[in-house]
Amino acid sequence: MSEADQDRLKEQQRVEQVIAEINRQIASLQDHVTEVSADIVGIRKHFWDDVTVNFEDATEAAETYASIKQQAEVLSERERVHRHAHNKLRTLNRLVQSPYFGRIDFREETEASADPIYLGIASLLDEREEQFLVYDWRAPISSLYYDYSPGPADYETPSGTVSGEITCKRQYVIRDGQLLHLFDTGVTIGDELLQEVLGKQADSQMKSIVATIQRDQNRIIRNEYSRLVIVSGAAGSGKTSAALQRIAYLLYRYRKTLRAEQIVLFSPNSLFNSYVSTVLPELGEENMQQTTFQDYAEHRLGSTFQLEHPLAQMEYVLTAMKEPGYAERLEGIRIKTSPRFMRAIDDYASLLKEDGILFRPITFRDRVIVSAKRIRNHFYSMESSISIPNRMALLAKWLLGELKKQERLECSKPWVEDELELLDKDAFVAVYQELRKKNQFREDTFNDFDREQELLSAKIVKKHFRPLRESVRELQFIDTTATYRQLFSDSALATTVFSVEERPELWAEICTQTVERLDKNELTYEDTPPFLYLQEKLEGFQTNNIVRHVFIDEAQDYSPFQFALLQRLFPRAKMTVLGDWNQAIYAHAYDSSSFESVASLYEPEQTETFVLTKSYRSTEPIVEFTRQLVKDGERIEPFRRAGRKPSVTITPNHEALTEKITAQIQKLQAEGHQAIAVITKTAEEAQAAHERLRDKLDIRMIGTRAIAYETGALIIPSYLAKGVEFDAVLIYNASSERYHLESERKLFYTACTRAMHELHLYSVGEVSPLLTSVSRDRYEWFQ
Ligand SMILES: Nc1ncnc2c1ncn2[C@@H]1O[C@H](COP(=O)(O)OP(=O)(O)OP(=O)(O)O)[C@@H](O)[C@H]1O
Repeated sequence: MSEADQDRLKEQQRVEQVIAEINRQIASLQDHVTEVSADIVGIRKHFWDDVTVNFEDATEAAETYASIKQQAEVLSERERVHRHAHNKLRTLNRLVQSPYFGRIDFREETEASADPIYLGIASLLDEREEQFLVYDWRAPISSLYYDYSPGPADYETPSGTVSGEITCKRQYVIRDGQLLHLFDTGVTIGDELLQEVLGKQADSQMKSIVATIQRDQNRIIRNEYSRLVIVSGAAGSGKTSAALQRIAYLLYRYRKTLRAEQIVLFSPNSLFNSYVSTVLPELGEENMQQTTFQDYAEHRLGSTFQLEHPLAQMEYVLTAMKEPGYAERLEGIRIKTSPRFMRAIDDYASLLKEDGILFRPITFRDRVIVSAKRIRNHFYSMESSISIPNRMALLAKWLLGELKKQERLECSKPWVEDELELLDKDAFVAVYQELRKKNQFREDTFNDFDREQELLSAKIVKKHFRPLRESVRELQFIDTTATYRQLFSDSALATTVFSVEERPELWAEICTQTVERLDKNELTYEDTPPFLYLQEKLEGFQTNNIVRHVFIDEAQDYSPFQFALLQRLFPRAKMTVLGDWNQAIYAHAYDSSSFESVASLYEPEQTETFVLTKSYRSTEPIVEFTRQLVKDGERIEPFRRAGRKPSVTITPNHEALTEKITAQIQKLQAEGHQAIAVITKTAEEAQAAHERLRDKLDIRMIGTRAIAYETGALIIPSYLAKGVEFDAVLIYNASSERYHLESERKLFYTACTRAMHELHLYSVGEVSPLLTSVSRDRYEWFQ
């Protein structure tokens, strides 16, 4: 037997030994779980048997309470043990399939020989709980595996740096208890293993990359000290993967203090939320909170406005070129999402300190009881050095006092008497008893009647004033909509907040459009963040002090306003911001190319920036094609994975296009590909494509309301395919008619980079001029 065979045999034997130990632990834990379950059922069933219930006097009641408490404590302790055992069992059941994926032999400086360290998704101790059979991939020592090739190496522990030497580094593929492959690896973690992982079929859910995390990704995952981590990375470079692994890492590293609900991930849309939702549970961790900026905006403004959805804005930008007012709207989007407009709102807020905030009057039964003018005067009578939100709080206090005065005056009004007559007997009895209790009845029955009436009237008025008090506490007397609208309706204001040379082009038209929308109670997607920003400037920032980590994926699509809002919303959180400027598909992001706006919110020494240039998703020929579509694309490095060259097929008309696409999908399916996406530019085009293709094939359409990706053949608009991937991508119509603007380049690039194994472009007539930047030898051409 060769040395290699002997080695492999030894490794297989170790796998078997570890699996036997896992099975032993599973069996023993299962017995334990059964026992504890029986205890819990027993305690629940006989809960009251051991409790003596007696409420006759205070002492008995206290004893009853103590015995219930004691029983409840026993129950909750058993439940806790059960939960813990159940979680451990789940982990062991995962480990038994594939107990570990890597090994390093590390010799500490002070030791004579090296110890093997095996890495898996969780730690496993031997029977006597003395030795680690498997180390959790997040343990300090495990970082050696990701950071070093054989040779000198060190790692950080809470008590300092440990130095030594790695004498062997190995990777395993173990499935269902069988050692399938074994590789000794060098500098990067196993190209072989990566080849195997990346060569697989796409899934409707994202997978964890724990066994093949690369060194530069590991630095992002394990960053602990920066307040702001910025990750700028090419399409398919593992930004989302690194973010999710980082969450798993943080949950492990701070397991005593950090809970999953203290981490929030902002995703581009709800579809993406479902796509990434299984990664953490697969690693044995609970999921973080997932949300979108739109969810937050709906929560804050949904009851005031009809909010435009970002996808609706996107569809408008891509389809409404011929509608009147299109150019003005586009310019409006550009301005309202710019750093310049944020400064304008800041300047406007400064002016509002002295004058200009608009208020709503407080009305009761169609009568103004505190006029807007009085509210305004009171507000501006306060010291202007006090911040606006603090003055608003004082104003609310004053208004509550005013309401109290009004309440008293109201008691003698005829409407109160009318309501008194309609009251039922129970209300009178209740007031009678209340007065008796207070000992306020005297001999004089005439007076008694008056007092009863007085108290009842006060109660009636108080009840009617309750919503008013509530609205004052919620600061509804501030008319933020009118104050925001004023910025667009008062032409003198624009002169104050924008200098002449800075005055945006088409400003007058933008103002007309904005005012029209606001008057219809509609808030466009581009107006939502500045509106929220102004609202916070007037009311004070709402803060969430529970969340400790905020992750923003696809961050290139966020405007400076959004970053500023999120930073203030989560003042105690560290931020991880991930994005790719080449995929900045929203109209507002066309001009930007860096994360300056978010970086400016933190001190430079609190910020660390990482750049990922290697693209793992697509085959080498696909990356070589897609990277030529964008500026600076030569910096994107493909991972060496072979595959077919992308193809471009020109068809004379839509019938021929349908035929070609149908044939291609059938061919791809016959070759075993599952996730095949026909990517259209817009939802409108997706609809048309679906109508043409659905009679020929089993193909589904993913619309803006879809909540989960499915495998199989599907049609999807480009902007919904963001962040996800497919085995094969067919670009529905890459013609010059569909993609001809420079502003569409990023959308086109985003669509093409969704392909893992195959990319095919189709065009009805002349192909898009965007393709001229790609060398002719990078794709096959069919006509
Ligand atoms: N270290 C790795 N090991 C194995 N697979 C990896 C690794 N890094 C990335 N991948 C794979 O590459 C693909 C792209 O990863 P991911 O979606 O995280 O990239 P991204 O940078 O967020 O992409 P995009 O910006 O295009 O949405 C995924 O299939 C992911 O599993």
